[in-house]
Amino acid sequence: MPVASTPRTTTPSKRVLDSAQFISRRSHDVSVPTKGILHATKEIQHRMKQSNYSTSSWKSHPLNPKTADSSAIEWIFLIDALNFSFWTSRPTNEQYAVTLDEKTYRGYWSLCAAVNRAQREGVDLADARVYARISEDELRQVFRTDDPQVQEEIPMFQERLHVLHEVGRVLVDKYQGRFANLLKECHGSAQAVVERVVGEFPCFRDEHLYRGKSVAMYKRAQILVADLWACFEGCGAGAFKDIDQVTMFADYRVPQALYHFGALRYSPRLMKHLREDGKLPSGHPWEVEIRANSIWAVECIRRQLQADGCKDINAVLIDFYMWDYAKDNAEAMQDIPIHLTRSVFY
Ligand SMILES: Nc1nc2c(c(CN[C@H]3C=C[C@H](O)[C@@H]3O)cn2[C@@H]2O[C@H](COP(=O)(O)O)[C@@H](O)[C@H]2O)c(=O)[nH]1
Repeated sequence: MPVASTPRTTTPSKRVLDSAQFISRRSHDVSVPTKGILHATKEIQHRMKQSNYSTSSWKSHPLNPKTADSSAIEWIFLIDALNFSFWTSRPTNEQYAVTLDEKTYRGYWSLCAAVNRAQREGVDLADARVYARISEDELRQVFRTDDPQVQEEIPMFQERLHVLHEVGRVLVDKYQGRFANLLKECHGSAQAVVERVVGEFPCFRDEHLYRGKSVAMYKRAQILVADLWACFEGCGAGAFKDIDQVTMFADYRVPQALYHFGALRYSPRLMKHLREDGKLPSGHPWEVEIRANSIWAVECIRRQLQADGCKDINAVLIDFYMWDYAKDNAEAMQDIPIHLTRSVFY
Protein backbone atom coordinates (compact mmCIF):
# COMPACT_ATOMS: atom_id res chain seq x y z
CA MET A 1 0.00 0.00 0.00
CA PRO A 2 1.39 3.46 -0.89
CA VAL A 3 2.57 5.27 2.24
CA ALA A 4 1.44 8.76 3.25
CA SER A 5 2.61 10.95 0.37
CA THR A 6 6.02 12.57 0.63
CA PRO A 7 5.89 16.35 1.22
CA ARG A 8 5.45 18.17 -2.09
CA THR A 9 8.16 20.76 -1.37
CA THR A 10 10.40 19.95 -4.35
CA THR A 11 9.85 18.55 -7.82
CA PRO A 12 9.01 14.84 -7.93
CA SER A 13 12.27 13.88 -9.69
CA LYS A 14 14.23 15.84 -7.07
CA ARG A 15 12.37 13.86 -4.38
CA VAL A 16 13.39 10.65 -6.19
CA LEU A 17 17.05 11.72 -6.40
CA ASP A 18 17.13 12.83 -2.75
CA SER A 19 15.55 9.50 -1.76
CA ALA A 20 18.11 7.59 -3.84
CA GLN A 21 21.06 9.41 -2.25
CA PHE A 22 19.55 9.03 1.26
CA ILE A 23 19.14 5.27 0.74
CA SER A 24 22.48 4.76 -1.01
CA ARG A 25 24.36 6.37 1.90
CA ARG A 26 22.65 4.03 4.38
CA SER A 27 22.55 0.81 2.34
CA HIS A 28 24.01 -2.29 3.97
CA ASP A 29 23.70 -4.67 1.04
CA VAL A 30 24.01 -2.63 -2.15
CA SER A 31 26.76 -0.18 -3.15
CA VAL A 32 27.83 2.01 -6.07
CA PRO A 33 31.63 1.51 -6.45
CA THR A 34 33.40 4.64 -7.79
CA LYS A 35 35.74 2.42 -9.84
CA GLY A 36 32.68 0.84 -11.46
CA ILE A 37 31.16 4.26 -12.20
CA LEU A 38 34.33 5.37 -13.98
CA HIS A 39 34.47 2.10 -15.97
CA ALA A 40 30.76 2.24 -16.84
CA THR A 41 31.08 5.89 -17.91
CA LYS A 42 33.96 5.09 -20.28
CA GLU A 43 32.10 2.10 -21.75
CA ILE A 44 28.85 4.03 -22.20
CA GLN A 45 30.57 7.10 -23.65
CA HIS A 46 32.26 4.93 -26.25
CA ARG A 47 29.24 2.77 -27.12
CA MET A 48 26.65 5.56 -27.13
CA LYS A 49 28.89 7.68 -29.37
CA GLN A 50 29.44 4.67 -31.66
CA SER A 51 25.71 3.94 -31.95
CA ASN A 52 24.85 7.65 -32.05
CA TYR A 53 22.20 6.91 -29.38
CA SER A 54 19.31 9.36 -29.35
CA THR A 55 15.53 9.64 -29.13
CA SER A 56 15.23 9.27 -32.91
CA SER A 57 15.51 5.45 -32.60
CA TRP A 58 12.38 5.20 -30.40
CA LYS A 59 9.85 5.00 -33.24
CA SER A 60 12.05 2.57 -35.18
CA HIS A 61 11.06 -0.36 -32.95
CA PRO A 62 8.40 -2.38 -34.85
CA LEU A 63 5.96 -2.25 -31.90
CA ASN A 64 6.27 1.47 -31.10
CA PRO A 65 3.92 3.99 -32.76
CA LYS A 66 5.31 5.22 -36.08
CA THR A 67 3.67 8.66 -35.94
CA ALA A 68 3.96 11.10 -33.06
CA ASP A 69 0.28 12.03 -32.86
CA SER A 70 -2.63 12.03 -30.40
CA SER A 71 -3.15 8.25 -30.63
CA ALA A 72 0.55 7.76 -29.80
CA ILE A 73 -0.03 9.77 -26.59
CA GLU A 74 -2.92 7.50 -25.54
CA TRP A 75 -0.97 4.37 -26.52
CA ILE A 76 2.07 5.42 -24.45
CA PHE A 77 -0.09 6.20 -21.41
CA LEU A 78 -1.85 2.82 -21.63
CA ILE A 79 1.41 0.92 -22.07
CA ASP A 80 3.11 2.71 -19.18
CA ALA A 81 0.07 2.18 -16.98
CA LEU A 82 0.60 -1.57 -17.49
CA ASN A 83 4.42 -1.45 -17.70
CA PHE A 84 5.21 -3.58 -14.64
CA SER A 85 6.31 -7.03 -13.42
CA PHE A 86 6.74 -9.21 -16.49
CA TRP A 87 9.27 -11.44 -14.76
CA THR A 88 8.53 -15.15 -14.38
CA SER A 89 10.36 -18.10 -12.82
CA ARG A 90 9.53 -20.25 -15.86
CA PRO A 91 12.12 -21.19 -18.52
CA THR A 92 12.01 -19.03 -21.67
CA ASN A 93 10.05 -21.52 -23.79
CA GLU A 94 7.27 -21.69 -21.14
CA GLN A 95 6.92 -17.94 -20.56
CA TYR A 96 4.01 -15.72 -21.58
CA ALA A 97 4.67 -14.69 -25.18
CA VAL A 98 2.86 -12.98 -28.05
CA THR A 99 3.61 -13.62 -31.71
CA LEU A 100 2.88 -10.78 -34.12
CA ASP A 101 4.00 -10.53 -37.77
CA GLU A 102 5.92 -13.82 -37.29
CA LYS A 103 7.98 -12.38 -34.41
CA THR A 104 7.60 -13.66 -30.82
CA TYR A 105 7.79 -11.17 -27.96
CA ARG A 106 8.22 -11.77 -24.23
CA GLY A 107 8.40 -9.52 -21.17
CA TYR A 108 7.66 -5.85 -21.69
CA TRP A 109 7.41 -6.28 -25.46
CA SER A 110 4.74 -8.98 -25.11
CA LEU A 111 2.47 -6.31 -23.60
CA CYS A 112 3.02 -3.96 -26.56
CA ALA A 113 2.44 -6.81 -29.03
CA ALA A 114 -0.81 -7.86 -27.29
CA VAL A 115 -2.12 -4.27 -27.33
CA ASN A 116 -1.21 -3.79 -31.00
CA ARG A 117 -2.82 -7.13 -31.90
CA ALA A 118 -6.03 -6.15 -30.06
CA GLN A 119 -6.17 -2.86 -31.97
CA ARG A 120 -5.88 -4.77 -35.25
CA GLU A 121 -8.78 -6.95 -34.04
CA GLY A 122 -10.92 -3.86 -33.46
CA VAL A 123 -10.44 -3.53 -29.69
CA ASP A 124 -8.86 -0.09 -29.24
CA LEU A 125 -7.27 -0.84 -25.89
CA ALA A 126 -5.59 2.57 -25.95
CA ASP A 127 -9.00 4.26 -25.61
CA ALA A 128 -9.77 4.99 -21.93
CA ARG A 129 -13.50 4.66 -22.59
CA VAL A 130 -12.78 1.04 -23.61
CA TYR A 131 -10.39 0.03 -20.81
CA ALA A 132 -12.29 1.87 -18.07
CA ARG A 133 -15.03 -0.72 -18.39
CA ILE A 134 -13.31 -3.70 -20.02
CA SER A 135 -14.56 -7.01 -18.60
CA GLU A 136 -12.31 -9.78 -17.33
CA ASP A 137 -13.29 -11.98 -20.26
CA GLU A 138 -12.55 -9.23 -22.81
CA LEU A 139 -9.11 -8.69 -21.26
CA ARG A 140 -8.51 -12.45 -21.24
CA GLN A 141 -9.16 -12.34 -24.97
CA VAL A 142 -6.64 -9.48 -25.41
CA PHE A 143 -3.95 -11.53 -23.64
CA ARG A 144 -5.25 -14.89 -24.97
CA THR A 145 -5.13 -16.32 -21.45
CA ASP A 146 -7.52 -19.10 -22.46
CA ASP A 147 -5.60 -20.10 -25.58
CA PRO A 148 -4.09 -23.59 -25.02
CA GLN A 149 -1.15 -22.49 -27.20
CA VAL A 150 -0.30 -19.78 -24.68
CA GLN A 151 2.07 -21.38 -22.15
CA GLU A 152 1.51 -19.01 -19.26
CA GLU A 153 -1.03 -16.35 -18.25
CA ILE A 154 0.44 -12.84 -18.50
CA PRO A 155 1.93 -12.18 -15.04
CA MET A 156 -0.34 -10.25 -12.65
CA PHE A 157 -3.41 -10.45 -14.91
CA GLN A 158 -5.85 -9.42 -12.13
CA GLU A 159 -3.69 -6.43 -11.14
CA ARG A 160 -3.59 -5.31 -14.78
CA LEU A 161 -7.40 -5.50 -14.97
CA HIS A 162 -7.69 -3.44 -11.78
CA VAL A 163 -5.17 -0.84 -13.03
CA LEU A 164 -7.06 -0.42 -16.31
CA HIS A 165 -10.31 0.28 -14.43
CA GLU A 166 -8.59 2.63 -11.95
CA VAL A 167 -6.79 4.80 -14.51
CA GLY A 168 -9.57 4.56 -17.10
CA ARG A 169 -12.20 5.81 -14.66
CA VAL A 170 -10.15 8.89 -13.75
CA LEU A 171 -9.45 9.76 -17.40
CA VAL A 172 -13.13 9.36 -18.34
CA ASP A 173 -14.45 11.27 -15.28
CA LYS A 174 -11.94 14.11 -15.24
CA TYR A 175 -10.17 14.37 -18.62
CA GLN A 176 -12.84 13.52 -21.23
CA GLY A 177 -11.27 10.06 -21.63
CA ARG A 178 -7.95 11.34 -22.98
CA PHE A 179 -4.54 11.50 -21.31
CA ALA A 180 -3.68 14.24 -23.84
CA ASN A 181 -6.03 16.54 -21.87
CA LEU A 182 -4.12 15.95 -18.63
CA LEU A 183 -0.89 16.59 -20.56
CA LYS A 184 -2.18 19.91 -21.90
CA GLU A 185 -2.78 21.17 -18.36
CA CYS A 186 0.92 20.62 -17.54
CA HIS A 187 2.18 23.20 -20.08
CA GLY A 188 5.33 21.39 -21.21
CA SER A 189 6.66 20.54 -17.74
CA ALA A 190 7.70 16.89 -17.24
CA GLN A 191 7.73 17.53 -13.48
CA ALA A 192 4.16 18.79 -13.54
CA VAL A 193 3.11 15.65 -15.45
CA VAL A 194 4.85 13.34 -12.95
CA GLU A 195 3.32 15.24 -10.02
CA ARG A 196 -0.18 15.15 -11.54
CA VAL A 197 0.08 11.47 -12.51
CA VAL A 198 1.22 10.31 -9.05
CA GLY A 199 -1.50 12.51 -7.56
CA GLU A 200 -4.35 11.23 -9.75
CA PHE A 201 -3.46 7.53 -10.08
CA PRO A 202 -2.55 5.49 -6.94
CA CYS A 203 -0.98 2.72 -9.07
CA PHE A 204 1.70 5.23 -10.18
CA ARG A 205 2.37 6.42 -6.61
CA ASP A 206 5.63 4.47 -6.24
CA GLU A 207 6.49 5.53 -2.66
CA HIS A 208 7.88 3.40 0.18
CA LEU A 209 9.21 3.58 3.73
CA TYR A 210 12.97 3.06 4.27
CA ARG A 211 14.30 3.22 7.84
CA GLY A 212 11.21 5.17 8.83
CA LYS A 213 11.54 7.77 6.03
CA SER A 214 9.10 8.09 3.17
CA VAL A 215 11.01 7.62 -0.11
CA ALA A 216 9.90 8.11 -3.73
CA MET A 217 10.89 6.16 -6.87
CA TYR A 218 8.09 7.12 -9.33
CA LYS A 219 9.36 4.65 -11.94
CA ARG A 220 6.28 4.42 -14.19
CA ALA A 221 5.35 8.13 -13.95
CA GLN A 222 8.86 9.09 -15.05
CA ILE A 223 9.13 6.53 -17.84
CA LEU A 224 5.77 7.85 -19.09
CA VAL A 225 7.18 11.35 -19.68
CA ALA A 226 10.40 9.82 -21.05
CA ASP A 227 8.52 7.74 -23.64
CA LEU A 228 6.50 10.82 -24.68
CA TRP A 229 9.73 12.85 -24.95
CA ALA A 230 11.36 10.08 -27.04
CA CYS A 231 8.35 9.47 -29.28
CA PHE A 232 7.92 13.19 -30.04
CA GLU A 233 11.72 13.70 -30.17
CA GLY A 234 11.50 16.56 -27.70
CA CYS A 235 8.91 18.46 -29.79
CA GLY A 236 5.15 19.06 -29.54
CA ALA A 237 3.59 16.93 -26.79
CA GLY A 238 7.11 15.78 -25.84
CA ALA A 239 8.66 19.25 -25.59
CA PHE A 240 9.53 19.00 -21.89
CA LYS A 241 11.87 21.85 -20.93
CA ASP A 242 12.73 20.04 -17.68
CA ILE A 243 13.28 16.50 -19.04
CA ASP A 244 16.91 16.55 -17.80
CA GLN A 245 15.64 16.41 -14.20
CA VAL A 246 14.03 13.00 -14.81
CA THR A 247 15.95 10.14 -13.14
CA MET A 248 16.61 6.54 -14.15
CA PHE A 249 13.51 4.27 -13.98
CA ALA A 250 13.98 1.83 -11.11
CA ASP A 251 12.97 -1.48 -12.65
CA TYR A 252 14.52 -4.97 -12.32
CA ARG A 253 16.33 -5.08 -15.69
CA VAL A 254 18.69 -2.06 -15.64
CA PRO A 255 20.30 -3.16 -12.32
CA GLN A 256 21.59 -6.21 -14.23
CA ALA A 257 23.37 -4.00 -16.78
CA LEU A 258 24.71 -1.71 -14.03
CA TYR A 259 26.07 -4.77 -12.20
CA HIS A 260 27.58 -6.05 -15.45
CA PHE A 261 29.43 -2.72 -15.90
CA GLY A 262 30.56 -2.82 -12.24
CA ALA A 263 28.48 0.21 -11.25
CA LEU A 264 26.41 -1.76 -8.72
CA ARG A 265 27.54 -4.31 -6.12
CA TYR A 266 25.58 -6.63 -3.78
CA SER A 267 26.65 -8.05 -0.40
CA PRO A 268 27.34 -11.82 -0.27
CA ARG A 269 24.14 -12.46 1.71
CA LEU A 270 22.01 -10.50 -0.78
CA MET A 271 23.71 -12.22 -3.75
CA LYS A 272 23.03 -15.59 -2.11
CA HIS A 273 19.34 -14.74 -1.71
CA LEU A 274 19.05 -13.48 -5.30
CA ARG A 275 20.71 -16.60 -6.67
CA GLU A 276 18.68 -19.05 -4.53
CA ASP A 277 15.26 -17.42 -4.63
CA GLY A 278 15.24 -13.78 -5.63
CA LYS A 279 11.74 -13.11 -4.36
CA LEU A 280 11.39 -9.96 -2.24
CA PRO A 281 8.10 -8.45 -1.01
CA SER A 282 7.36 -4.91 -2.24
CA GLY A 283 9.00 -2.43 0.14
CA HIS A 284 11.59 -4.92 1.49
CA PRO A 285 14.83 -3.03 2.40
CA TRP A 286 16.82 -5.08 -0.09
CA GLU A 287 14.35 -4.26 -2.90
CA VAL A 288 14.40 -0.57 -1.99
CA GLU A 289 18.23 -0.59 -1.82
CA ILE A 290 18.63 -2.25 -5.23
CA ARG A 291 16.20 0.20 -6.84
CA ALA A 292 17.57 3.32 -5.11
CA ASN A 293 21.24 2.47 -5.75
CA SER A 294 20.38 1.87 -9.42
CA ILE A 295 18.94 5.38 -9.59
CA TRP A 296 21.99 6.75 -7.78
CA ALA A 297 24.46 4.83 -9.99
CA VAL A 298 22.92 6.30 -13.15
CA GLU A 299 23.06 9.78 -11.58
CA CYS A 300 26.78 9.26 -10.81
CA ILE A 301 27.38 8.12 -14.40
CA ARG A 302 25.45 11.15 -15.69
CA ARG A 303 27.56 13.52 -13.55
CA GLN A 304 30.79 11.84 -14.70
CA LEU A 305 29.71 12.13 -18.35
CA GLN A 306 28.97 15.84 -17.78
CA ALA A 307 32.41 16.27 -16.19
CA ASP A 308 33.92 14.56 -19.25
CA GLY A 309 32.17 17.08 -21.50
CA CYS A 310 29.16 14.96 -22.60
CA LYS A 311 26.57 17.64 -21.85
CA ASP A 312 23.75 16.15 -23.94
CA ILE A 313 23.43 12.74 -22.27
CA ASN A 314 20.69 12.83 -19.59
CA ALA A 315 19.55 10.06 -17.21
CA VAL A 316 16.75 9.07 -19.62
CA LEU A 317 19.16 8.28 -22.44
CA ILE A 318 21.53 6.42 -20.09
CA ASP A 319 18.57 4.39 -18.80
CA PHE A 320 17.19 3.59 -22.26
CA TYR A 321 20.69 2.58 -23.36
CA MET A 322 21.22 0.39 -20.29
CA TRP A 323 17.82 -1.28 -20.67
CA ASP A 324 18.36 -2.00 -24.35
CA TYR A 325 21.89 -3.27 -23.52
CA ALA A 326 20.50 -5.69 -20.91
CA LYS A 327 17.90 -6.98 -23.37
CA ASP A 328 20.32 -7.25 -26.31
CA ASN A 329 22.93 -9.05 -24.18
CA ALA A 330 20.65 -11.42 -22.27
CA GLU A 331 23.30 -14.18 -22.53
CA ALA A 332 25.91 -12.07 -20.72
CA MET A 333 23.28 -11.04 -18.15
CA GLN A 334 21.98 -14.49 -17.31
CA ASP A 335 24.52 -15.04 -14.51
CA ILE A 336 23.51 -11.77 -12.87
CA PRO A 337 20.39 -12.51 -10.79
CA ILE A 338 17.50 -10.05 -10.50
CA HIS A 339 15.16 -9.45 -7.60
CA LEU A 340 11.62 -10.74 -8.15
CA THR A 341 8.95 -8.51 -6.63
CA ARG A 342 5.25 -8.65 -7.51
CA SER A 343 4.64 -4.93 -7.89
CA VAL A 344 2.38 -2.69 -9.95
CA PHE A 345 4.98 0.08 -9.50
CA TYR A 346 7.62 -1.24 -11.94
N1 LIG B 1 14.51 1.23 -16.58
C1 LIG B 1 13.73 0.86 -17.60
N2 LIG B 1 12.81 -0.10 -17.38
C2 LIG B 1 12.04 -0.47 -18.44
C3 LIG B 1 12.14 0.10 -19.71
C4 LIG B 1 11.16 -0.54 -20.50
C5 LIG B 1 10.83 -0.32 -21.93
N3 LIG B 1 11.14 0.99 -22.39
C6 LIG B 1 11.73 1.04 -23.68
C7 LIG B 1 10.81 0.42 -24.62
C8 LIG B 1 10.37 1.32 -25.53
C9 LIG B 1 11.21 2.46 -25.51
O1 LIG B 1 12.17 2.24 -26.51
C10 LIG B 1 11.90 2.43 -24.18
O2 LIG B 1 13.25 2.61 -24.38
C11 LIG B 1 10.52 -1.47 -19.71
N4 LIG B 1 11.07 -1.40 -18.49
C12 LIG B 1 10.85 -2.25 -17.33
O3 LIG B 1 11.68 -3.41 -17.53
C13 LIG B 1 11.03 -4.55 -16.95
C14 LIG B 1 10.68 -5.49 -18.09
O4 LIG B 1 11.84 -6.21 -18.43
P1 LIG B 1 11.63 -7.63 -19.19
O5 LIG B 1 10.82 -8.49 -18.21
O6 LIG B 1 13.04 -8.12 -19.45
O7 LIG B 1 10.87 -7.33 -20.47
C15 LIG B 1 9.77 -4.03 -16.27
O8 LIG B 1 10.07 -3.63 -14.95
C16 LIG B 1 9.47 -2.80 -17.12
O9 LIG B 1 8.68 -1.87 -16.41
C17 LIG B 1 13.12 1.12 -19.91
O10 LIG B 1 13.31 1.71 -20.99
N5 LIG B 1 13.89 1.45 -18.82
